[in-house]
Amino acid sequence: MLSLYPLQSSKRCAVIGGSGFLGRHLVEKLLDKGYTVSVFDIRQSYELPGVTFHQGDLCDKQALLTALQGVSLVFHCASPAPASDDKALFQRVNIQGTQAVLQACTEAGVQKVVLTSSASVVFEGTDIKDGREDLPYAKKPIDYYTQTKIEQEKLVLKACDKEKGLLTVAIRPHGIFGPRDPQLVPILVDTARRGKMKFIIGDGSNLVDFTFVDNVVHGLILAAESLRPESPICGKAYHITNDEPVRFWDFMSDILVGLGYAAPRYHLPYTLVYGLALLLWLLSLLLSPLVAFKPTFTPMRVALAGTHHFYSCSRAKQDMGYKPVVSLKDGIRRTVESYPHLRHGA
Ligand SMILES: NC(=O)C1=CN([C@@H]2O[C@H](COP(=O)(O)OP(=O)(O)OC[C@H]3O[C@@H](n4cnc5c(N)ncnc54)[C@H](O)[C@@H]3O)[C@@H](O)[C@H]2O)C=CC1
Ligand SMILES: CC(C)=CCC[C@@H](C)[C@H]1CC[C@H]2C3=C(CC[C@]12C)[C@@]1(C)CCC(=O)C[C@@H]1CC3
Repeated sequence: MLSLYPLQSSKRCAVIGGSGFLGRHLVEKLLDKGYTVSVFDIRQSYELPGVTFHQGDLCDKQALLTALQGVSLVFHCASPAPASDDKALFQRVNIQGTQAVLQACTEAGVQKVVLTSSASVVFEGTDIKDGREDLPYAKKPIDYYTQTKIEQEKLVLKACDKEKGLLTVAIRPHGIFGPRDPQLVPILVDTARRGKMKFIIGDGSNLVDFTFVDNVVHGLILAAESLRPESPICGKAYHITNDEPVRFWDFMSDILVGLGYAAPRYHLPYTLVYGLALLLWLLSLLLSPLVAFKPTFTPMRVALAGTHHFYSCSRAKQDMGYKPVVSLKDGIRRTVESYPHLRHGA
């Protein structure tokens, strides 16, 4: 059996989606740790010594095969942005694209695939407290992003085959934040600048996991380095969080106040805001042939802002010795310092 894994100690890897927020942090850490890295992405967003860029669409198996020559470990971190509502794009990239990635990995002799999945694969818009990995996949996923992340994770875990020499694992982070994040802080600041961050949805006591990007990177690399034929992690999913659930509105307020904006103060009932968001969403659907408008308050966002959703990472602690490397407090400080251009008045 071991002869199937002659390159187990090889430090040559590929990061699919390596131009993105998480992907680039992962690439930088891999370089620090002495890996040789190939990035495969539909766009090139930076240059770094020691990194070879391959620009292409992950649905194109031939393009992938070129990038995967001599690679023994693949991190798959590519996805369309969750904010999009383009069902066809999600299906093409997250489902057909992931099938192409798995086929290319098999043909190129890749031995390990580490997928960045999402803890949201079990979230249906209602409370999850200390959720474990054995929770069932969401029957009614909150959006196309989540729906296709579920299919993607199933495909990757099913492909784990010790006999064929391909080992797979899925990491499920939640609410990734940190320097260069194109989503969380920019959306928050944009909402504040438009004067819409005055309200707390619900009583403000709902606990949520936000995960500093370095902790996710740490979890991904630990998974890759623990992935061996005899390891319990083969073909399984693992929550990776900061392991410090925090009140959603305290986290938002810390970032806002850190950047010089006022924290939200006035409470609105959850059901009222959710109902309004549903109404707006229906209106935007009905009026879409005439005017295109995208409401800030989508039902999905209201659910994320007003419910508990935090997850246990005890499986990752037990099976791969995971422990967060940056605390929430330090993560928030480092994030705030990294956005001088988004400060109030800048
Ligand atoms: N940001 C977050 O809070 C969370 C993210 N995730 C997952 O982490 C992964 C990385 O997310 P982020 O870095 O935040 O997103 P990102 O949008 O910054 O990075 C995604 C990268 O994928 C690339 N990409 C998209 N379509 C592609 C295609 N057809 N072919 C090749 N490359 C393509 C993009 O160009 C981009 O560089 C994703 O799989 C996402 O689902 C999971 C949980 C939370
Ligand atoms: C924990 C988790 C899954 C976070 C993901 C990031 C985004 C979904 C959030 C980042 C900023 C959030 C935000 C709102 C909803 C959720 C986010 C987009 C609101 C739009 C919710 C309603 C408001 O009152 C304003 C909020 C702005 C920030």
